[in-house]
Parts: sequence; structure tokens; C-alpha cells
Amino acid sequence: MSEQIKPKVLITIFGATGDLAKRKLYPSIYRLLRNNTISKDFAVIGLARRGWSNEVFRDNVKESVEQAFGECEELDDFASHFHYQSFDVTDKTAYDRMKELVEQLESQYDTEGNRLFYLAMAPEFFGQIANSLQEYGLKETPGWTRLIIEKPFGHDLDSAKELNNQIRAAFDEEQIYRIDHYLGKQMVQNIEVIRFANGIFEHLWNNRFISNIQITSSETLGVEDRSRYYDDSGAIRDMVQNHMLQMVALLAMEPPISLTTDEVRSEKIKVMRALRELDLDQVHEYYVRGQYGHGVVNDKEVAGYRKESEDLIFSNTETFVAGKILIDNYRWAGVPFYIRTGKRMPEKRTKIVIEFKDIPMNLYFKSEREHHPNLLVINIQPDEGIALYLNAKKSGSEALAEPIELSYKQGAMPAINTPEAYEKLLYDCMIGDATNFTHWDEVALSWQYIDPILKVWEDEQPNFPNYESGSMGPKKSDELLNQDGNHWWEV
Ligand SMILES: NC(=O)C1=CN([C@@H]2O[C@H](COP(=O)(O)OP(=O)(O)OC[C@H]3O[C@@H](n4cnc5c(N)ncnc54)[C@H](OP(=O)(O)O)[C@@H]3O)[C@@H](O)[C@H]2O)C=CC1
Ligand SMILES: O=C1O[C@H](COP(=O)(O)O)[C@@H](O)[C@H](O)[C@H]1O
Repeated sequence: MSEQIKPKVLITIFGATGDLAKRKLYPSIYRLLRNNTISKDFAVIGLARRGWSNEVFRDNVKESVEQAFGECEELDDFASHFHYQSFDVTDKTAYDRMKELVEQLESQYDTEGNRLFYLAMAPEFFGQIANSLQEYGLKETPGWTRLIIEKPFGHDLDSAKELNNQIRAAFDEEQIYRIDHYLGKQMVQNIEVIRFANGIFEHLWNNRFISNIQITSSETLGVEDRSRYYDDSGAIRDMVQNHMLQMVALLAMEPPISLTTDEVRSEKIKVMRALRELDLDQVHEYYVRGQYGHGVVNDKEVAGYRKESEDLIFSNTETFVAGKILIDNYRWAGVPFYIRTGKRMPEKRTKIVIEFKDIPMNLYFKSEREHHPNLLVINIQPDEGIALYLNAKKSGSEALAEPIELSYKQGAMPAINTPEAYEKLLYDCMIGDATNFTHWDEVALSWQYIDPILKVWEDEQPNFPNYESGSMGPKKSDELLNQDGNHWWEV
């Protein structure tokens, strides 16, 4: 068996004092090291404007790891690999200082010149940073250079194109890793395995046997302290354009001829090309938006979105979206893919329900209304696993059936270690595997699909708030399915 590659790398994080770096990146790097996945020959440079010293930075790194995992071993040694430089990305003179530090650490840590630049800050800076990295010779190294870019990649199709042109002027497509952390989730990666490693599913995976597919990603949190970003973005840009459409693509794509990056991407791109674009006058028929008002979540009273911060008082930004997606190809013609996502809902959960078509006449249920179609449920989070709902004989002498659940929970298998999505994706980038990152074509096509919805919503005054915190969103989200004779499955 071939030994796993243990990359040696110098990681430079732009936005090192920010929320993402603290909550996700430092704990992930810690796990990569503790699990022996990366070499001990690694170093991290943290860049941001505030005037931190190395010590303050390291204390923050340690705190974030402890917040994620509790008390941890060898934390001081881990943190000693972290170095801070106060840095304003808009200040050109800063890049020479940064280059000096990069070269010094490369010889100190023997990282073989491998450089990973992680842009964990507001997207408005991405183009400028990429350009300066090129201009100041930071790509000139005997090792590899890779750039991880956070979402959102643009604000609409035009701005995404502009951003892409800026980045592509400095980096080749193979060096660019556009991260969508849902693609690093164990159960999202499992979609392909469930489909392509099980004859019983793949043969049925089409419009002859599937009635509809439902993807729900609900959150209990509100906007928290991200209102500046979120209010400009809303749920459609924050979740639908990226995470939700990526899950649709994985559910709908044809089997790739192999599992290489290019083949998998090529199949996903075909799905994106087949998404039925909406005419402006169809948007209301296919999409519902909402904004949370006051309510109760996890037994706690919470304020409505407009009360979360002073700048939100008149906000028309949606915190909930439900939509119906149609895919115009041979496999999926006529099968609706329903998606819904929102903040301040009753629970934090992402799940996919595949509803199979019912048999023409069911002898075992007393009335039409009692039909229980077979469902395959993929629990992305929490309780990662899958469940299959079948019908079996009800105990007793009557010839009646009742639904039963066959389930598998990933967490119940102690040998299986579910890595944090960012940990997995950081490692993939270090070994040059871009399969679970988004290609520019996917980004462009997803914006192309979203743009008409943005256009219609921008021009209207919604009647917000229109759902209570702690509810499953506005009533219209239920009607979206009811009009097709379907309903959301709460399984
Ligand atoms: N937080 C999350 O859960 C998620 C975030 N993302 C994406 O990750 C990126 C970062 O988000 P997040 O961490 O939440 O944002 P934050 O606002 O928490 O962090 C922004 C970081 O950028 C730094 N910064 C701002 N301006 C400059 C500048 N001119 N020069 C240098 N550094 C600067 C800030 O530090 P300082 O003020 O010290 O300069 C800070 O470290 C965004 O693209 C976001 O969309 C994606 C998915 C989830
Ligand atoms: O990208 C984002 O995702 C999170 C939800 O991610 P999860 O892994 O916790 O499900 C969301 O809260 C955030 O608004 C969005 O930017």
C-alpha cells in the first residue's frame, strides 16, 4: 500500500485575525499535524492589519484550538510554527516585507519552497492580493504555489467574471483552489459513493423512479456579527449559489468515467449547464424568500433580523430561500429538486431526501392519504449517515403495512474519523487534488442561473419579516411543493 504523502508547506493566511481563521483554519491545521497528515516541516504566516506580536498571535491560535477540541497536547510546540506580520493588503510596500519573512521561514522550516496562500478575507481584496503576489515575486519558488480563495466568488455573474480575470492574470487555473467547504464534508463526498458504488440506487436514479429530491440546510444561528457581509449577500448568495447548487450537481451528475478531478468536474459542469434558467416572470413561481422576525430558538427568545443591528432596520435582505430547480436533461426531465435554506430555524441540520415514485396501487395502506413512498435520506450533518425508509408488514393479523427505517450512522462506527471539512480541503490542496474545489465554469454557470432571481428580487420591496424565528420559514415555502402535490419531508 502506498504511503500517504505528508506535505511540507508554508501557509500564508490573509485575514489571520478573522472569524474563519480562528474557528476553522487553526483547528484544522492542528488536526492535520496531530494526525500526522502533514510534515512537521511546516510554518504559518498570519497577516492582518492589527498590530499583534507573534506571542499574541500564538495565544489566539492556541485559544482557537482549545475552543474547538478542549485541552490539547503539544499546543505550545504547534503554536511556535505560527508567525505574525501586521500587514495591510492595500499597502504595496508590505509585500516586500512579507517576501523576506517567507524566505526566512522557508530556510528555517525546510518547506521545500511549497507555498499555500489562503485568502480568508473580504472578496473585494482577492484580485489585488493575487496581483501583488505575482508582482512582488512571491510565486517564484522551486516548490509549488497554490492559492485558496474563499467564497463568495463575486456578487453576480459580471463581478465574478471580473474577479476571475483579475486572479487569472496572476495565477493559472491549476493553481487556483476556490473553496466551498460543503465539498469537504464527509457526507457530501459520500453522495458519489452512495450513488456510484450501489447498484440498487444507481439503477433507480432517474426520472422513471424518483419523484423529487429535497435539500434542506437549516441553521439556528442568526446573522451574528457578520451583518456587514451578510446584508449585502443574503441567503441566495451566501448558501444557494454555492453550497446548495454544488449538492444538486453531485446528486444529478452522470457517473464520471473516472474519479479524476477533470472527469468529476466535467460531469458537474454538465449539470450546471442543464439547470433550467428562469425567465424573470417565473421567479415568483419557483422561488420564495423570507426574513426572520422575532421568535424562539432553542428555548431562547431571539430578535428579528432587522433588530440585530442598527444598519439592518430597513433591510430587505433574505435570510431564507426555498426554490424549485429543474434540470433539463434526459435523466432528470420533470423531477423537481427542491432546496431550502435559512437562518433562525428550529435546528441546525443539512439533509437530502430522495423521494421515490410510489407504486401505482398499494394494497397495504387503507387510503390514498396513507401512502408512504420509499425515501432515501442522506444526513449531511449532524448525525452523519443515511436512512432508507421502506414499508413492512405491521405486526398483527391484518394485511397492513407500516414504514420502517433502515439506518446507518457514520458516528456509530468508532473506526471512522470524520474530519472537519476544512481539514480535508486544506490537505487536498497541499497534495494538488482540486476535485473538491470549484472550477471557474461551475462558478460562472451557477451565477448565470442565480442572476435572474437576483434581478427580480432587487427591484421589489418584500413584505419582511415573514417568518418567525424558530419556524421552518414562510408558509409560501410549503406552498411551493404543495402546488406540485408534494410536501417537505420532516424525517
Ligand atoms: N466566517 C465564516 O464562517 C465563513 C467565512 N467565509 C469567508 O471567509 C472570508 C473571511 O471571513 P471572516 O473570517 O468571517 O471575516 P472577518 O471579518 O472575521 O475577518 C476579516 C479579516 O481580514 C482582515 N483584514 C481586513 N481588511 C484588511 C486589510 N486591508 N489588510 C489586511 N487584512 C485585512 C481582518 O483583520 P484586521 O481587521 O486585523 O485587518 C480579519 O483578519 C470571507 O470571504 C467570508 O465570506 C466563508 C465561509 C464561512
Ligand atoms: O458558507 C457558509 O456556511 C455556513 C454554514 O456552514 P455549516 O458548515 O455550518 O453548515 C453559514 O452559516 C454561513 O452563513 C455561510 O457563509
